[in-house]
Amino acid sequence: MADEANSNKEEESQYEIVDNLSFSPLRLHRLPHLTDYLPNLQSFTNPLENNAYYRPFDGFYISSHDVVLPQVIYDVSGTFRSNSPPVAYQRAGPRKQIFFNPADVKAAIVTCGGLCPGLNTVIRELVVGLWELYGVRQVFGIRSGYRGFYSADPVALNPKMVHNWHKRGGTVLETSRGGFDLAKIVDSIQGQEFNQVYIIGGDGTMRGAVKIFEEICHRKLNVAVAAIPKTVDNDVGIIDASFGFQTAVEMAQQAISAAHVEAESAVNGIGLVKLMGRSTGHIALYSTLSSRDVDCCLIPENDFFLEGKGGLLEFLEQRLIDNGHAVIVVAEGAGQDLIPRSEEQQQHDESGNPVFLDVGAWLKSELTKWWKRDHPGDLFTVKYIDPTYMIRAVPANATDNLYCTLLAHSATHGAMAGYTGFVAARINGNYAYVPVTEVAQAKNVVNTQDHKWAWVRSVTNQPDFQKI
Ligand SMILES: Nc1ncnc2c1ncn2[C@@H]1O[C@H](COP(=O)(O)OP(=O)(O)O)[C@@H](O)[C@H]1O
Ligand SMILES: O=P(O)(O)OC[C@H]1O[C@](O)(COP(=O)(O)O)[C@@H](O)[C@@H]1O
Ligand SMILES: [Mg+2]
Repeated sequence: MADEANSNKEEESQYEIVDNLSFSPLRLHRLPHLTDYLPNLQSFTNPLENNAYYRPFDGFYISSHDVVLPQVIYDVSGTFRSNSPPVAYQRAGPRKQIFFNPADVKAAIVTCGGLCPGLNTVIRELVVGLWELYGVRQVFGIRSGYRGFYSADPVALNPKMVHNWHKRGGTVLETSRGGFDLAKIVDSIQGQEFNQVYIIGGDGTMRGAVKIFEEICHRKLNVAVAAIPKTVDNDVGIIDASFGFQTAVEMAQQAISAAHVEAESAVNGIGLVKLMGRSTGHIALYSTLSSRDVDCCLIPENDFFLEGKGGLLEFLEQRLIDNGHAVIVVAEGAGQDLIPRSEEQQQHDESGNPVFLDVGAWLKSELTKWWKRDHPGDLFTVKYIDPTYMIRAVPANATDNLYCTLLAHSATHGAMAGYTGFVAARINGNYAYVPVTEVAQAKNVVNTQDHKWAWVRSVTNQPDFQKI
């Protein structure tokens, strides 16, 4: 007894009891399910039950009681104690009861929007997951994005056909922007008797997926809609960074290193690298932090200016005096308000996204003019590198490939379980199902008030570009 009391005391001394945070109740997001409007849908035992490789153990199946919390950081002082309970999402994974007979499943997979490393891996793993884990034999690829539902024949896919797709960049199914015709798409899903639709794409694609899901609900079709977010720009909220993002940042290092070498090897050399990031500067930010060769990082979330006190030119002048060279990384969406645009220049792409002017080319020209004006006769060079498509048109690295695999399998488990209108998402390293309606609205921009942006500024020592 004395021993037990001592050990309890010892254990207690290792912990401080904090009771300022309440985790109960949680606000568990309701996930749409096919039985919401098809209450008599038959359920089946998960075939993994009889799969020689898996031999389900206790805790193998995920139940609706398993949740993932997006918020994992708290101030335990209670200062910021919130009255609203934390939100939670259903944890992803195999369910014991499924709502599709695998023999009756006819799945469609579509990729939409711009490229992102790992697209082919997701397709591959959807095919392999459906085929090997559930015994589904009818899996089809939709060609060229949303428009492919109504304008092209689907391609029958099988594990043999896709076996090496994870080693290929791009999307073998092809992709496109625009072409979203809701009635034609849902008519095609209904007409071709697809009952699981897997949609891989970015923020625009997610907005389309919501409409498809809603129309399918409206028509009360036995069709599960599962989405997997893909965004090289990392502009989709709720999820951890998209698959392929890490690969893209890694690829960007080569361009930054080359810019650095060019700048260092010239007299008054500037290396300028433009990276993707339409309205968010995540790639530029992460590439800057991981490279450490960057003197200035320009992103759409933080306006900048050229001339005058606290401007870019004053900063570069000093860097050239101090170091003899400088490297600038600019996200494609930065500085758009500064660049003169003619009336006839295209404003939007087929999906309605803004079309940007080349901030890199404009900066190069402005820097060259500045130097000629202020330092006539002195040597100066700007080497502009635009690796735009090189960072996204590559196969995913090993970590991203694994990530794609887990997302695809999560999506497969969710659809087989009868969930619909959901996104397979990694949240704080765990896999969860999030209503697509939520993901479609959640934007992820760089927060210039947080530690990460402060860290960029401390690494580069660049100005904050606040006009004095
Ligand atoms: N608000 C929307 N409603 C329906 N479909 C949309 C919407 N926005 C974009 N889409 C469609 O989603 C697809 C991909 O969108 P896009 O913006 O090009 O790429 P991403 O999904 O990567 O952001 C396109 O076919 C586009 O027409
Ligand atoms: O030339 P494209 O194919 O339209 O792609 C360029 C755009 O694609 C992006 O990578 C992002 O596209 P998504 O919206 O498809 O994710 C942007 O950074 C870039 O502006
Ligand atoms: Mg987008």
